[in-house]
Amino acid sequence: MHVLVNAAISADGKLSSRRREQIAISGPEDFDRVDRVRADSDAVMVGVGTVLADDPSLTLDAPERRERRIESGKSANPARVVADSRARTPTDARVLDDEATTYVLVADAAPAERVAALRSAGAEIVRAGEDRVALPAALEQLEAAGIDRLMVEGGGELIFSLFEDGLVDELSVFVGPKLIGGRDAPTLADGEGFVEEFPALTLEDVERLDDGVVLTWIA
Ligand SMILES: NC(=O)C1=CN([C@@H]2O[C@H](COP(=O)(O)OP(=O)(O)OC[C@H]3O[C@@H](n4cnc5c(N)ncnc54)[C@H](O)[C@@H]3O)[C@@H](O)[C@H]2O)C=CC1
Ligand SMILES: Nc1nc(O)c(N)c(N[C@@H]2O[C@H](COP(=O)(O)O)[C@@H](O)[C@H]2O)n1
Repeated sequence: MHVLVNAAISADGKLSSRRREQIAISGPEDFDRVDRVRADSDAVMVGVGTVLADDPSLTLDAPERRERRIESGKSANPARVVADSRARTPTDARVLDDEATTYVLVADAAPAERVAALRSAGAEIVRAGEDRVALPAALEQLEAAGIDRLMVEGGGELIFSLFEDGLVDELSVFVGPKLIGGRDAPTLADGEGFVEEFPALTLEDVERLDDGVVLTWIA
């Protein structure tokens, strides 16, 4: 499986404000690039923190991209994946609408009644890990279900864990023309943080878009 992490950060490295409210850091050109990357992916993944904060749809905006996918024998939208150890995704979340298949990754610690509610709301449940989703095992199950290209949109907790587990192949970051600030505002990689060994990245591409820049690294 190829795992591409894509996110937008402010000039000072934040994903959103300390209130965890979604902020349009990308401009129209970058949002269009994101839509293209989604269209080329088999699934788009976020952590439940992002679902609770933003209620994203994770579907394609451009109708022609949906049509092109259908013409090539795929579903109109890529699948959606939520890392959600305790099955906290609300049953009326937009990721559970009928626009795409949605996999919810849960741990054994997830309450059975929440898991049943998500299943009734149409989610495909993938179980891996005891207290927290074991990402390597969960991604293996997704790969077995046919997901070869996985795009991860955030947030910072999930992105850190994917790097910690050595699962990231590529990182694309749009650095936008805003300053957000705040020591408690989410950053690109939060979690515990690395202290001895730091994942090394090789710069592959630099592209100027809107009033910012897209940096693409191979991990
Ligand atoms: N600017 C951007 O491109 C984006 C910004 N965001 C922002 O990020 C914020 C949300 O980020 P976070 O709070 O960091 O939440 P997150 O989206 O990274 O989700 C973290 C949650 O995922 C679940 N999870 C399950 N297994 C996990 C594992 N192995 N490792 C880590 N988490 C695991 C846990 O319940 C954890 O609390 C929001 O403010 C949102 O607006 C989110 C995505 C993209
Ligand atoms: N690429 C990008 N640029 C920004 O400026 C952003 N704020 C985000 N946020 C991510 O996009 C998701 C929204 O997806 P939908 O439009 O609802 O499909 C949001 O949840 C973040 O993951 N991304």
